[in-house]
Amino acid sequence: MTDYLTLETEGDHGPVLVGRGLITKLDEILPELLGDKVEQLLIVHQPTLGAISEDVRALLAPKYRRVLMAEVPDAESAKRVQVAEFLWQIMGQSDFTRSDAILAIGGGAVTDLAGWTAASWLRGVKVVHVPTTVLAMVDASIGGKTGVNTNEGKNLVGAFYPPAGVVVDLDSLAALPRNELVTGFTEALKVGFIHDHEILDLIEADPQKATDPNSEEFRRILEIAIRYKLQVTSDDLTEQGGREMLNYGHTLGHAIEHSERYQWRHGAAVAVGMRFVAELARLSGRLTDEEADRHTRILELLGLPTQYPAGRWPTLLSTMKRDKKARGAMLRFVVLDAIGKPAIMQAPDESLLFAAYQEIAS
Ligand SMILES: NC(=O)c1ccc[n+]([C@@H]2O[C@H](COP(=O)([O-])OP(=O)(O)OC[C@H]3O[C@@H](n4cnc5c(N)ncnc54)[C@H](O)[C@@H]3O)[C@@H](O)[C@H]2O)c1
Ligand SMILES: O=C(O)C(=O)C[C@@H](O)[C@H](O)[C@H](O)COP(=O)(O)O
Ligand SMILES: [Zn+2]
Repeated sequence: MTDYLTLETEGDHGPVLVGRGLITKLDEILPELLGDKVEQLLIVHQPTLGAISEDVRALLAPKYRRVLMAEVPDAESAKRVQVAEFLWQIMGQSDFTRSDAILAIGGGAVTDLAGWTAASWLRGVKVVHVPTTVLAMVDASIGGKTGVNTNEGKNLVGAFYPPAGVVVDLDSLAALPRNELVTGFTEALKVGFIHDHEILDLIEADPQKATDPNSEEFRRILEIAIRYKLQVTSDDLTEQGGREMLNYGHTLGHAIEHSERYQWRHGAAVAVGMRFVAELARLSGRLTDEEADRHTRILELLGLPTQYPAGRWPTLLSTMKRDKKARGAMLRFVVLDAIGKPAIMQAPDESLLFAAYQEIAS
């Protein structure tokens, strides 16, 4: 078998395998993750992953009674209840039972959709994720947050539903467009800010190497981020405490995505969101100027956005009120007390929020 790293955890979450060439070994890996009871498999994939998914289907066909394929719309347009309904229909018409399973191949939009479809079908069938974007590898495929958007906002419907396993094949990044790679990298950068400055140091030392999927630095960053996500979500699957810290930059980030009708990449919106909370922390005396400026500097080094139009504030503020961390009318933000020390800021004054927004407004 190809050389790979297996990260195990306690609880319902399956192992995370990280390596190269793993997709071509799914006929050996999948039965180990799913057990030998599975008869039917539904492969859910994005249009861009059509050829890879067809190869996977051919590889797995001798192992299962039936391997079904479902291509879903690209990117965020997959995260709609109507697309889950399309998958429910395929499963219903195939007599898909609790001994059958879903295999998701693609970015975070697909793992979120397929994860929720698995959680909801018959109240739960097994799911294995094969993430093919940096974002999905370090974040979306791990930890069991699944869901879809509604007209009112991002990820408003979903479930906590850990996968039976995650197969991270670094070879699958070969054709990922640079913009997807860099914007998805934001979630690894987030881990640098909230948990381990080694990620920040590696980016500052050489941003090109840090974001090159063939470099040692990239692999090291991926491993730190994956281990951290697995640890935090195993300790607090349902976000009663520590897991909230993974939402660093997301309160404003999600509002920007919504305001842009999902034409902005998730990672790009979170990049602006992280700069916003860094300014919030600086203005409230939690972060030093140097620590807040480090956010802007690193985001710029990576070519990520750091600004958003001034006139959008009223809309963003009202959308943020539907953030899952809000309690009643009280907004809550993940901020830093120092690099690696995240905390919750409860009900900040609207004038403070506006002042922080002024710092990032274009
Ligand atoms: N559940 C979680 O914990 C969690 C965490 C972070 C983000 N998310 C969600 O993930 C979504 C964003 O995920 P994403 O950034 O992976 O975007 P995505 O799934 O929309 O994929 C981005 C684009 O890359 C293409 N693509 C995917 N893999 C490719 C490959 N190997 N080669 C070439 N093209 C490829 C896709 O077709 C798509 O056009 C958002 O909806 C976000 O809310 C969820
Ligand atoms: O896993 C988590 O918990 C996260 O918050 C990770 C985020 O990067 C991710 O974007 C998540 O989907 C956000 O979830 P939401 O609960 O804020 O909708
Ligand atoms: Zn995110």
